[in-house]
Amino acid sequence: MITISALTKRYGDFTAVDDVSFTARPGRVTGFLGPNGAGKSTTLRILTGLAEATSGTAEVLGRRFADLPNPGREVGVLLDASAQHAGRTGRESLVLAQRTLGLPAARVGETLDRVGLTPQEARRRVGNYSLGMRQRLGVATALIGEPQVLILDEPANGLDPAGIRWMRDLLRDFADDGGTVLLSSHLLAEIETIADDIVVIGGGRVVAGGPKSELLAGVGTLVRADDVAALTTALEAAGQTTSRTDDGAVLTDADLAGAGRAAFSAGIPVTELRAADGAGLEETFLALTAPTQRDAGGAPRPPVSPHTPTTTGAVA
Ligand SMILES: Nc1ncnc2c1ncn2[C@@H]1O[C@H](COP(=O)(O)OP(=O)(O)OP(=O)(O)O)[C@@H](O)[C@H]1O
Repeated sequence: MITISALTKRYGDFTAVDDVSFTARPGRVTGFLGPNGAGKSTTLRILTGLAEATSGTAEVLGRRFADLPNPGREVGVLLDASAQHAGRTGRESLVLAQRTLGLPAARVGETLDRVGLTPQEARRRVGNYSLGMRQRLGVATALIGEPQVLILDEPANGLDPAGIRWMRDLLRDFADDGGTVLLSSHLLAEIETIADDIVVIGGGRVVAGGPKSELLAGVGTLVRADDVAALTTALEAAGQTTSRTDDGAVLTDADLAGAGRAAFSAGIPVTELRAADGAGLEETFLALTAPTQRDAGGAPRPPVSPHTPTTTGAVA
């Protein structure tokens, strides 16, 4: 269990993390999602004892990280895969972790297997690793102590699609065994693939949070028609809020029946009608975090179904 309560971090006049609260629970993979500079890394650094909070608390297994009796055995952490010692081989890096934590020597080979690094790759220097291989080694270092909690900053960075699937399966198995996983990403697609619960952060504040299934269900309906302008007019005349996807479909905050009825009443032939799912979530994510997006590509569209920012930010 990870519990963040009213966490605030100021650097001078600048507030990097602003009253952030959420919970990551055992048995669940919690995605911490936000654009560059949103405050994810700062939150994770405080959670893992690398930075001091200005106010509020961040606890793992009911304690501040610094107060954990044996943090390496309780919490696996991967904050920066590129920070690993370039001159050591992958195996040497793991052996170091194994000895530091007082683990049996056999754990090194088992863990390398678990993250899909071959013995040959493990004999190569980390400086010659691809980013994806460093991520695997970083995950191995996090896992070797068989912790109950994993905290990973952008772990899918540099992984190819097969690597992302591997990561998803590994984290799924870890959570299914009762573990708690908190992973950050600025990429919605990664979080959407891997997480059960999602906490969205923008400008240092939690702007949405909850089970992924609820966030996906709450994003309305996607409707497509040849006459997009007429369709938009019909949906809006029925009191619906709409926005346009990049490929010309219309997103509405209405449910399937409401959207279908409005189009039918206006005599507009619909070529596609379905739950908005990822397309809607993408729009919502961009809109919720718009003030902090560096490259918004023009004014972001409003969310089709804004999620009420949670006052506690708790993942229900
Ligand atoms: N030591 C520091 N001094 C001043 N400002 C800082 C410091 N560390 C972080 N910040 C600022 O705090 C904000 C949040 O940064 P943070 O690294 O937590 O964002 P992030 O969500 O992890 O972004 P990214 O996805 O780019 O890693 C940024 O505006 C950053 O410039």
